[in-house]
Amino acid sequence: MNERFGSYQSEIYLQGYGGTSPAFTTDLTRVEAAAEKVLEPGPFSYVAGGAGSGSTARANREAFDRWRIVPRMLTGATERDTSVTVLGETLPAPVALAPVGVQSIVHADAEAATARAAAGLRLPMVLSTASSTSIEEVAAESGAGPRWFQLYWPNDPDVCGSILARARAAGYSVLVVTLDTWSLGWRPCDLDNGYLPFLRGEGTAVPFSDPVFRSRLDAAPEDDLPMAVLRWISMITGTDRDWDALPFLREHWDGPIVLKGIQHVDDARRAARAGVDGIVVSNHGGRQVDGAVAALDVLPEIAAAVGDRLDVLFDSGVRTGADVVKALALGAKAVLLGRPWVYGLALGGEDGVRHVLRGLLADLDLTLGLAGHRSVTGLTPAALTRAGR
Ligand SMILES: Cc1cc2nc3c(=O)[nH]c(=O)nc-3n(C[C@H](O)[C@H](O)[C@H](O)COP(=O)(O)O)c2cc1C
Ligand SMILES: O=C(O)C(=O)c1ccccc1
Repeated sequence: MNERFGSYQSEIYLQGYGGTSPAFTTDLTRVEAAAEKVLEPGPFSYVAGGAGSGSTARANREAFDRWRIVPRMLTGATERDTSVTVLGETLPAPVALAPVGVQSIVHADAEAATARAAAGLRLPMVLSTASSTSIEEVAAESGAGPRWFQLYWPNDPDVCGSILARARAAGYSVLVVTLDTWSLGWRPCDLDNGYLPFLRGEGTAVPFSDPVFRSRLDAAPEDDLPMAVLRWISMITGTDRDWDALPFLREHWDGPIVLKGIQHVDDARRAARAGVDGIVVSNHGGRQVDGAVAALDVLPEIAAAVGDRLDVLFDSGVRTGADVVKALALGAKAVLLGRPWVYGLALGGEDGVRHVLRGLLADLDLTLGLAGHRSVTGLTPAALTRAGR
């Protein structure tokens, strides 16, 4: 039984009954509105925005609404177990922090604060290649928490190898390779605000602290920022890395490898054939292809096709405990959470991230139990029905 989350739930209720409110809302569908009040328009829109008209970001949420949980009674779910073993690690809950770059644009404590909050709850933080803080500095804040590293895959093998070696040396176990962002999508919000953080040198701490990357430059980033940024962008953009290049990553990584951004069942099968350990079914929170299918809508088919060969993870649109229950029932082993804790970071630094994560975990634990389930591993599509039936 999960003592920590159970007691947090009581703590929240006690606070409520005692007349004190949390620093900001416990409704993770409303935390965006709270963050908008404290952030400048550029950073806020960068985080909140989606590609194009925003139709995929909206579709991600609508897809969750089309599934309903059918609660069962008298199942003995007074005590729940939310733990799960994923990619060889046992986690207290099926939740990880999605890789999010450039966290310094929302809070000065950035990735260090996120790492401390995640580590305190023993949830994996997936550190982005586009971090505003170097790998080693974030690792130093991660304590006993699980460390996963997300790769934007540089086409220079020596630079790639150097970054992976640093991540391994800093204790990162799982490698998450993001495939869907070999160019940023068409994002009118950011274009209209004239706000593209990495063009200002934000989110470049990993390459700029890398000796091999620095050896590729004619002048140090401190002396010629635009040129260094351009060089880095040209390394991680483009789609010349293909399925045949995956063995390179195997050679340079001794832990589990996960491909992020899978949306078609044939790509999932290809990933399974390539022998990777996991995939993240994700459309990058609707930030890449406007009009792309809602991530939840492709999850059942993909989980059915490859779920017995690799670990299927999910992100894009998760906001509540019920959403986690739905994604797990439809075949995900665990979910990644994106924007909500970024808003938490904006609103309260480390405490804000913790508030968001603990709220989600308490909500998940309660929803699971009230729906009649004693563990997250027992969830199947039978826990759900289509809305309107
Ligand atoms: C501000 C921001 C920055 C992001 N940066 C990265 C990144 O560096 N690497 C990556 O793989 N995904 C990145 N993502 C995508 C997330 O990992 C995740 O797929 C997405 O946010 C999930 O959707 P959600 O926000 O609806 O939960 C970013 C998302 C946001 C909102
Ligand atoms: O904005 C994003 O979605 C993203 O993935 C990213 C890519 C490069 C730098 C910062 C964020």
